[in-house]
This record gives sequence, C-alpha cells and structure tokens, in this order.
Amino acid sequence: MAVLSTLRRSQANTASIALLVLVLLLTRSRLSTLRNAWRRPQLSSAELNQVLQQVYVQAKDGSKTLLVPYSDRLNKFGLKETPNEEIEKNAQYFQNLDNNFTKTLSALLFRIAIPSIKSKEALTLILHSFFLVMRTALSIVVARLDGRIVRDLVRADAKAFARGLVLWFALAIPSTYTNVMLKHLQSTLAIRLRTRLTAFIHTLYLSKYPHLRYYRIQQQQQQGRPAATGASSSSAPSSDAEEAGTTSEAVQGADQYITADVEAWAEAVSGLYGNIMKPSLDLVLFTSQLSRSLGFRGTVLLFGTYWATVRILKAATPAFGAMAAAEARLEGEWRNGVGRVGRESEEVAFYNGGQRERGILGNAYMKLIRHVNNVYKVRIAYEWTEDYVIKYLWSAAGYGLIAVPLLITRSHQSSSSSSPSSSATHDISLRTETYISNRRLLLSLADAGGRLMYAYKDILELKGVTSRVAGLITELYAVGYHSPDETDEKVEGEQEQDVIELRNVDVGVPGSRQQAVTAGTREQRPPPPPQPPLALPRLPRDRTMSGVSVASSQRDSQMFTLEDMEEDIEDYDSNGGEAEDLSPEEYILVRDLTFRLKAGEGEHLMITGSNGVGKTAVARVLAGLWKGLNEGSSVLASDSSRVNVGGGEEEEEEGVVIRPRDIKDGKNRSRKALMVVPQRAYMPAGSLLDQVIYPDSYAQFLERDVGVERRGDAGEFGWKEAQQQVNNEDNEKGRGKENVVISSSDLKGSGKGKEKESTLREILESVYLAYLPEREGGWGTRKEWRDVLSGGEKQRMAMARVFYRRPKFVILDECTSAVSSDVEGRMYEHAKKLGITLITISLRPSLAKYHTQLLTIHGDGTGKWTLEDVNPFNIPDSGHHGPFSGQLSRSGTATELKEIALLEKKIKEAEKWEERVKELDGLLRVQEL
Ligand SMILES: Nc1ncnc2c1ncn2[C@@H]1O[C@H](COP(=O)(O)OP(=O)(O)OP(=O)(O)O)[C@@H](O)[C@H]1O
Repeated sequence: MAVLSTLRRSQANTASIALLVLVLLLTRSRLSTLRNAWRRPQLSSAELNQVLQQVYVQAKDGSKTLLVPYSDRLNKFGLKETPNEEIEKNAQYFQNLDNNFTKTLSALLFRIAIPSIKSKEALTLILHSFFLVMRTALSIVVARLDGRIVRDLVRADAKAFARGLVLWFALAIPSTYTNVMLKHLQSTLAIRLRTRLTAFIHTLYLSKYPHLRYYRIQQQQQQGRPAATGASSSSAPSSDAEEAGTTSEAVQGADQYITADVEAWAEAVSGLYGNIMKPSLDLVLFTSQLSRSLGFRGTVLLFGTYWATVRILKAATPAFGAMAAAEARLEGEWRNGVGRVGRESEEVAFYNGGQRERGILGNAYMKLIRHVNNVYKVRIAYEWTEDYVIKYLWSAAGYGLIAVPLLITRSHQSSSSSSPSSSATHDISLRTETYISNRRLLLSLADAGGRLMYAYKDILELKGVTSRVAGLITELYAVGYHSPDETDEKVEGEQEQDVIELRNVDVGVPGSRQQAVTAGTREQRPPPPPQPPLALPRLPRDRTMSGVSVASSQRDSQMFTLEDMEEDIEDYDSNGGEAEDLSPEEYILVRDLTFRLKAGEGEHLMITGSNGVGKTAVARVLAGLWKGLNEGSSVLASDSSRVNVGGGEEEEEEGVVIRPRDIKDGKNRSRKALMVVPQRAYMPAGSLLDQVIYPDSYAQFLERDVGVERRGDAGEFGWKEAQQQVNNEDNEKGRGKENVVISSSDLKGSGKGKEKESTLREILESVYLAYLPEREGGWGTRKEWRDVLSGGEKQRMAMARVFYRRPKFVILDECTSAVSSDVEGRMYEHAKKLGITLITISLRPSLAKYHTQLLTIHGDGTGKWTLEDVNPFNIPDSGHHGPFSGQLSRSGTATELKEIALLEKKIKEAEKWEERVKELDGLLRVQEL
C-alpha cells in the first residue's frame, strides 16, 4: 500500500513538474515574441552611421552604454568599469600566491569573477545548481517509471501501460528542458565569468598614468625580465608548480593571456562545476547505500579501493597543467607571428621577406605541433592506466566486495544451519537480490568515479590556465608605479602648471635600480640585463658626470674628462673586467640633466645627438613613462647639493622632475598640459574624425570646449552651444536624449554644426590635409588608416592632433621626418602661434631656428650634455661636441646653414626696402602732380 501511494504521489509530482515547465516554456517563447514586437524597427543607414561613430553613450554618472548594431537592430549593453579602488584593493590577493592552486583560483573566482552572492554570476551558478539537482531528481523518477512500465507490460495491463507511456512523454519535456538548460547555463556562466574577468583585466591593463601597465609590461617583456611575484614567480618550481604549468619567465604576449587564456579559464571553470557536482553527489549517495549492505569490512575494502585508485592515477598522471600552459604559450607565440606579418605586410613585401617569415612562422608552428604531439603520446600511457584502473580494477574490486557478504553469509549459514531443502530457494533469491543491487550500485559508482577521474584531468588543465591568468594579473600589478611619485609630492609647492623642469636627473634605461625602488626591496630584484650598447666601463658615482651648460656654465669644474675615462678603463682592466661588478651606473645615458622651460614665454627647446644617445629616453622621463634613475629616492636637496641622510654614507643626489600640471577648465575637467608625438605615427581604429581627436572619444569631442577654439579667441567658439543645438534638433525629432549621437551628416548641418566642421577643416588645413574628408568620403569614414595614409600624411595627422588639443608643451620626437621641410616649417610656426612650447627631438639642423635653446647629448658614454642658446650665427663649423656634429654631413654644413640664415635675413630686409620704395614712389607721384 505504501509503495502504491508513493508511486501515486510521484506521478502527481511529475505531472505538476511537467505542467510547470510547459508553462515556463510557453511563457518564455511568448515573452520573446512580445519583446520582438516592442523592439525598434530596422536601423536606418543614418542611425547605423551614428552607432558606428559613437560606439558608446556616456551618462552623467560616468556609466557607459555600449551601442552595438546587430541584425539591423540597435542593441544596448550597460558597461560597468571596474572602479579603480576595487582594482587597487584586489592587489593584495595577487601577492604571494606561491603557486597555491586553491588560493589562486579563489582569488580569481571570488575577488573578480563572482564578486558577491547578489551578482549575476552567482545567480547563474545557483540556477545551474538547481537544474543539476533537478536532473538527478528527474532521473530517479524516470527510473521508477521505467520499472513501472516494465511491470505493467509483464502483467499485460494495457491501460496502465498506455498511462505509463503518456506519463513518459510528459516527463520527457522537463527532462529534455533540464538538459538543454544545463548546457545553456553552463555557457552563460562561462560567458559571464569571462566578461567579468576580461573587464577587470582591461581596466588593469589599460591603466592610466602613472601606472600605464600596458606599456610597462611590454617594456619588461622587451627586456626579458623574470616575473616579479605571484603565481608565476618561482625560480625553483615545485612539483605543484610544474603541474600547474608555472614558469619563471615574464609574461610574454599579453594578448594571448587576455583573449585565449581568459576564455579557456572561464570555460574550464564552468564546465568543471557541472562535471564534478553530479558524480560527487552520486559517489556520496551510492557509497552510503553500499556501506549499509556491505558492513564494516566491505566499507573498509571500498575505501581501500578508492585510495589505491587515487594513488595509481596520481602516479600515472603527467603534469597536464604544465602542458596546457606550455601549449597556450606556444600557441600565443605562433599567433603573434601571424599577427606581425599581417601588421607589417607592406614592409615584409618590400623586403620580399615572405620566405623568411615562412621560416619563422613554420618554426613557431612546428614547436607548437611537436608539443601537442608529445602531449598526445603522454596521454596514451595515462589513458591506458585510467581505463585499466577504472574499468577492470574497479570491476574486480566490485566482485570482491560482492563476494564479502555472500561468502560470509554462506560460511556462516553452512556452519550454523542444518540446511533444510525448503530454505535453499529463499537463500538463493536473497543472494541474487544482494548481488544484483550491489552490482548495480557498483556499476553506477564506477561510472561516477570514472567521471570524477576525468574531471581530475580537467582540474589539472584548469590549474595550468589559472596559473597563467593569475600570473598575468600579478605581473600587471607588479609593473605598476607602486611607489607614489614622491618627487612630485615633495616639490608640490614648486610645481607650476606652466613649467617643465629637470634638475640633476640621471636618464637611462630602467634597470635594476628602478625595479628595486618600485618593488621596495633591492634583494628581490634580478640583476640588470647585459646591455645597453652604450655601456662603458664603470664610472664611479662620486666623480659626478654632470653636463656642461654653456648658457650657465656653473658645472664646468665637474666635467668629466677623457683622462678620467682612461683612468677608469685602467681600473676596469685591472679588475679583470668582471661582469658581476657592473652597477646600474652603466645604464645612465644622460647624467645630471638640468633644464627648465616656462610656457608662454617664447622658450623652445631642441634636443639633438646621434642615434641611440638617449634623446627619446629624455622624452620618456619628461612624459613620466620612465622614472629618472635617481628620481625620488632620497631627501630633496634644496640647495641642489648632496645631502647626507642620517650621518651615514653620502647619499646620491636626488633628481627632480617637474612636470606641468593638467589644465583644468571651469567644469573641473582636466586635459594634459604635455603632449608627446612619437616617432612612429599611430593611427587608431576608427573614423577619419577619430584620427584627429584621438585619444578623445566621440562623446568627449562633443564635450570639449577647450583646445579647439579658433586661433586667438579662446572659449568663443562654443562647442557646447553647437552640441546643444543638435540636441534640441534631435529632441524635436523625438529621438534625442542627454547623450546625442552626431554623425558626419550632423557635422555638415547648418549653423554651429557647419562651424564645427570648418574648425576641424582649419586644423587639417594647417597640416595640409584639408583634402582628406572629401577624398575619403566624409568624417565618418572608417578605414585601416595605417595603410591608407602615406608616411608623411600620417605624421601630419599626428600634428593635427596637437593643434586640436593645444597643450602647453609638446614633445615632437622626430615626428616630422617624412614631411617636406617647407610644410614642416609652417607647422612649427603654426604651433608657436598657438602658444605651444616646443620640445623637439631631431637630427635636422634646419629645425634649430624654431627654438631658443639647444640640448646636445654627446653619446660618448659619459652621459655628458650641452645646453646652449640657439643662434644660427654661432653654430660651430665643426667640433666633436658641436650641436650637430655627426649629422651635418647628411643634412648640410654649418656654413650652408649660416648662409641660409643670412639669406633669410636679407629677404626680410628686402621686404622692408620694397615698402620704402612704394612709399617713395607715392611721394614722387604727388610731387609730379
Ligand atoms: N626598453 C628598452 N630596453 C633596453 N634598452 C633600451 C630600451 N629602450 C631604449 N633602449 C636603449 O637606450 C638607448 C637610447 O634609446 P633612445 O630611444 O632614447 O635613443 P635616441 O637617442 O632617441 O635614438 P634615435 O635618434 O635613433 O631615435 C638605445 O641604445 C636603446 O637601444
């Protein structure tokens, strides 16, 4: 009776579950139909243009909505940037991970991917767990129903059999839906985890000044530095580390980590959850069932089997984690190579380097394939052991386990009973029942165990990918500017918006010294790499290598002479030139560099010197990309002399870098006062307009009311009004919101819109690119500008960006080398007219005339430099340390330059004479009358 009522109850339950799921399914499809009906109709081409132009809409609170055109519709996605505080707070969880998998995984999972129980990710996980339990429950119900149908068939009860079949079909609906939902939720969870992690890494990687992690990690990679801390830092890898695939190398190719590895991690985590949950549940359930019938000895035997299996498989399991990590790295190297050929296709084609590239790519690919093949081979042995253990060892153990109760019962019975023939049949049926139920349980157990063992392999692979992703995050934290910019803070009072200044700064390739400063401990840092080429024999620190300022030559007495250098070479030789004696001084390119420029006072500086002497290095220090080697490391010497801290050994003199403060407008928006135009012109992805306004987004372009004003009438132009007008127009059309998208057609509109376009056009005119919008089909045209524009055009576009932003200072790092000298000259004049203070790095003597001071870096290994006033008439004809020594033969002699300057002077005088002639003509005519 009890069995019947249970069955009836289960039928009712099943029916109600089926009904519920049916309703859910129908509602879901109905809802999506309704949603489709409410959706905006197809996008017009103008709207599509807008979307492509704007990319995202920024609300007042800073949140962004990403606009994505998809199947002719406009999809909007809220973009939540990880707040900076959260980024900094999480740093602690990625330190000292010590290759501990659990620690690393929980840092990734619970600090980043699933930040709270209320997050969407956690809800997806809960829903996924619900469906996993539902699947188990349904499989029990299905098993029972299966039994019932067979029973009715044996009984030949047609009606009950038909009812059973109907119920079977009804139950199939929730069962199949559960399976589909499990797959769907697993994919959704993977995507959610990936999105969260990617957003976090994007924020960290693309961090703002002063961290600039995307740049610093690249630098570290170029210098081949070992990893600093965290999951990938162990220099003597433990077996765990080997398993997890950790290496002591620096992160190579961040792109592979951010794209492929993060995806693999998210997939592995979400897949593993499902793959572990169900078999674990089965294992617990079946073991408890079995132990009840097996008794104490049987249970001990069962656990013994588990233990033996785990030991055998652990011994036979290769380091799948390390293999997965190595595969990801090799894959990344090969992918990088393919990407490089794509990026540099024209250069490769000019050199006809296809064959060579094929060799390089082939090599990278073969390395990858050899590794993958090795993995396959290693897997043969492992999978054989796995099959043997799970299928045969467990079956044998199963027989043994089944035999325990049977043999014990039998021996017990044979010794205690008189074996009447009537009870023999009963005994056999009991033994059969025990055998059948135990065997069934053992088979299920073997199945669950097998699945768990497969999951173990997945865990090892997850270990590898977890270590790589955490390694990237650890490295990103490590390369950031950890120590606050002490110098800036200390000289706060001295900082001015309009000044750029270096005081006794040692400029050089960031080596062990900077690394030690940023890490806080020197001991943890690796020795400097054996370079750069300019490294000369050691120069003792107390023999200060300060440069000579011709303008203010207070430092002449400290100048380092050739004799000093020879002495040092002797010292070096007598020391046997031991490599380990090298100190960070060898990396100083320019020593004790000192100069000051004030904006708006007509001061312009030109930096020159042969290739590789450190001109760009100076620019990097000025821009804050590199720290001065002696910047911010001790107490500021207020009198610019050495200080003795704590009465101990004499401390090195601290270099001071004063960078101009950002310019703030009335609305507390800030823009950079210093802009750098690098040697290689960078063309970002986007429209023609984006090329001019970079790095402003379209929304910022609309907001900008400084920097793009017309010449001489700052603030008068009124971008805001123009935007307001377009907003109003849009509101009238009923499509305007607070963040209106303006397409290229809007730019061409009447009134202020036209004015906007004309100002942009003026900017392009000033760099002689006014023909571009027409030629390329408007401001909104999107192309691969890197390939479309010529070398000179790209450089002019970079100058257009300067005129658009109008910073107080601009560092022009040989950025007009491909521009004809007449256009170059006019662009320089234009920049000066806009009130921009120029710091030009160039080898072209013809540019000297646009500057007031000339800084020459000697590049003779001593770190010497010369600062002098520019006067075309005192450019020396020759001389080793002359400002253009070494370059004059290529770009013209000093005599020719003098002649040019003289002629230019005469032309100017001729203009005056012409005017005087006109005046005299007029006078004569009056007299004739
Ligand atoms: N990331 C780096 N790692 C190691 N060495 C570097 C790095 N960057 C620059 N260097 C080295 O520092 C030296 C100075 O480089 P820098 O780019 O400042 O030269 P430069 O004077 O601007 O030369 P050019 O006129 O050719 O542009 C060079 O020898 C260069 O190889």
